[in-house]
Amino acid sequence: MLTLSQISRFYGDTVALDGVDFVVPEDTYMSLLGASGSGKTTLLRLIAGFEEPNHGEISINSKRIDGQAPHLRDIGFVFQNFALFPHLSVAENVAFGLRYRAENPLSNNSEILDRTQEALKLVGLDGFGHRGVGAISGGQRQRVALARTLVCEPRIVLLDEPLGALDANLRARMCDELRAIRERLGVSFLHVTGSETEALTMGDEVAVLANGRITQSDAPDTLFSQPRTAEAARHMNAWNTFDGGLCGDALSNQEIAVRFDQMEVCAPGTAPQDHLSLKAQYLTGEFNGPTALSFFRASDGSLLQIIDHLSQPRLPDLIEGQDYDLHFSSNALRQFHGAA
Ligand SMILES: Nc1ncnc2c1ncn2[C@@H]1O[C@H](COP(=O)(O)OP(=O)(O)OP(=O)(O)O)[C@@H](O)[C@H]1O
Repeated sequence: MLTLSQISRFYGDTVALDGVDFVVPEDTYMSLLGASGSGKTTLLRLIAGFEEPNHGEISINSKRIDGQAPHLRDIGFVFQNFALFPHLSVAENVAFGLRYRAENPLSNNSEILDRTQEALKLVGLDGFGHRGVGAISGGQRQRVALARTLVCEPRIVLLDEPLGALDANLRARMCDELRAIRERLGVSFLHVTGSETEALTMGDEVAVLANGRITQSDAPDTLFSQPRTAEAARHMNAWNTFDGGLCGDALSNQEIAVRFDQMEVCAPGTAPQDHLSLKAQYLTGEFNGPTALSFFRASDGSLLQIIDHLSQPRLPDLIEGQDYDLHFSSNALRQFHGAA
């Protein structure tokens, strides 16, 4: 189990991480979701030992690892751009770590060959060892990078936006493969991404990094349907977050959230009595095939969305620039402390 306690990292006046508390349990696929610049890469670099925190402790199974040199931490790192050696073959790239690691390097060629073959087999690249890394596809390069990390049998594998360099089809396939490989190995993976879909698809658990802290860490379905903070709700890209005062005084000074699919629209003054409602101007619609999105602007400038699944169309024809009432049941509401 990897534990981070009160980790902070500053760069001059920039606070990249501000008291991060975070646990990656054993044998878990953990997603770390955060916007660009939220400190995801910094967090991985601190865990790997490429940088040290200004404050806080990092430990594995209760043993401190902060302050230890990276090669003594037993942590694998898969870089976003894969960082393969272009002049070496696939097998030589994978074997490199075994041959040249600082602790316990291997020199027995047949053992190196066996372990390299085993790692290539694990990632589905049996028979590709002799190829140059320039003569394989992007997805295969990704797998070489993974094999090169796994061959050294790390205690935990850190993956920095591992699917970012792949096209959409390949990304979907690699998602399945990464999960399957991790399950076979029983090692924890910490997968950093800016995509909520990727984080929710991949993770047994998903942690959200916002404002330099972990704002929530939960199972994907819990995080998606019960965000505990407005930041977590915003990261799901399925919730409208806005000032409760827009719905009347009872909710003023509270930030509230309502899911896109749990809000409805009607002509002004016709919202059901038992629903909460607010006024908003219709901006535009977006048709995405199975779903249609409608965008509104509330009186304080907040942008709100309603999603309509075309199997059950329920939206009336809306006129751009016209005011409507948006309404929802109080059961659909999540309330957070503090003003929006
Ligand atoms: N070496 C550095 N010197 C100064 N500021 C830095 C340094 N590294 C990171 N930062 C700052 O720290 C913050 C977090 O950066 P980081 O790269 O960890 O974010 P990220 O979430 O990985 O972003 P992205 O998804 O865009 O890669 C940013 O504001 C960044 O500008």
